[in-house]
Amino acid sequence: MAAPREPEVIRDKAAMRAWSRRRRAEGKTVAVVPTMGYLHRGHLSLVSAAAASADPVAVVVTIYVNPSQFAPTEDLATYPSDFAGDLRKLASTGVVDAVFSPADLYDRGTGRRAAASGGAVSCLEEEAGDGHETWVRVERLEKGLCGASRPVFFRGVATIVSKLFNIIEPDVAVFGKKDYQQWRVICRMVRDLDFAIEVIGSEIVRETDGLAMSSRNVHLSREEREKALSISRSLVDARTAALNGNTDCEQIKNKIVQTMTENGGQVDYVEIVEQESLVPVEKMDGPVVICVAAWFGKVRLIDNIEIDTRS
Ligand SMILES: Nc1ncnc2c1ncn2[C@@H]1O[C@H](COP(=O)(O)OP(=O)(O)OP(=O)(O)O)[C@@H](O)[C@H]1O
Ligand SMILES: CC(C)(CO)[C@@H](O)C(=O)[O-]
Ligand code: BAL
Repeated sequence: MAAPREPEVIRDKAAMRAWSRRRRAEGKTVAVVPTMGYLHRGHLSLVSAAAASADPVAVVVTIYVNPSQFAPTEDLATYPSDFAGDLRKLASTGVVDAVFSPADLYDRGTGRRAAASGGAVSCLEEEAGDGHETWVRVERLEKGLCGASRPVFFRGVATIVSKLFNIIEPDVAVFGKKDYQQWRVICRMVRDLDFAIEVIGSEIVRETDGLAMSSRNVHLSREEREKALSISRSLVDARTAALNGNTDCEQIKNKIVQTMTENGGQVDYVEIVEQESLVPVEKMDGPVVICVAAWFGKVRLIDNIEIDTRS
């Protein structure tokens, strides 16, 4: 493991761009890990993937809770944060060169709507855009799964990730497969908009009992956390069943819904889709991924498992 090293903290986008360009001029590959902070080992695994992506490499972690991906009814106000703790964790890896954590990346405008909201908008609505009105949409991929219940989510993600890419100008960007649809949306955006960036999808990091690590887990009570283990357990059982020949998606989905519901979860969706296109399938006869989202208490958790019955 590398010796601990304090990353440089950058708040300003012009300074970030200049920093990145200097690293490129030195012959380094710039690798970025976009996050919303409150870091855990899942995030640190993305940092390791970024550090391993090239040599020499300059690793940038972004910490920014992007308001435009939260609908007004969602949890922007209670999203956890611990900037000092995040810096300590990143320093302990010894491989992070810079942390980009701007106060705000949106121009809130000066018009009537901006004044009425005091600039404290959770979701920057299209019609409120006297300061910001350009959005990136990945039109088909953004619609199903999480897109169905989080209507502004992928528009916000694709837009902020584009902004981060334009500011940092990275060669490599690392995303977690825990947010499977997000990773696919970004891959598609990079392809369609000709960003010269290699996107790495990094495997899900789990607690020893199987729960996928997530910043929002901190809001689970002990009891809710115990019940939420039904998510990863039902996914593992589904994979075992599929590898043993039960490839009927309807049956498998029903079983997962039943298991989570019996454990007090309120299921948002359970879908079995092709890994790249995210198109739903009826039989698991190629590379698929089972994606789930469910509420345990006030916390909406997502998880998934990749399955290829041919391998
Ligand atoms: N358990 C995990 N394993 C691998 N990657 C992860 C894991 N959790 C988060 N990531 C990745 O870290 C990046 C930043 O995610 P984010 O900061 O939203 O953390 P999070 O834990 O997913 O938070 P949330 O509770 O909002 O889902 C994303 O690319 C996400 O997929
Ligand atoms: C990619 C991201 C940093 C964009 O705000 C966020 O959606 C996340 O943390 O997964
Ligand atoms: N991990 C994706 C960020 C979000 O849920 O808002």
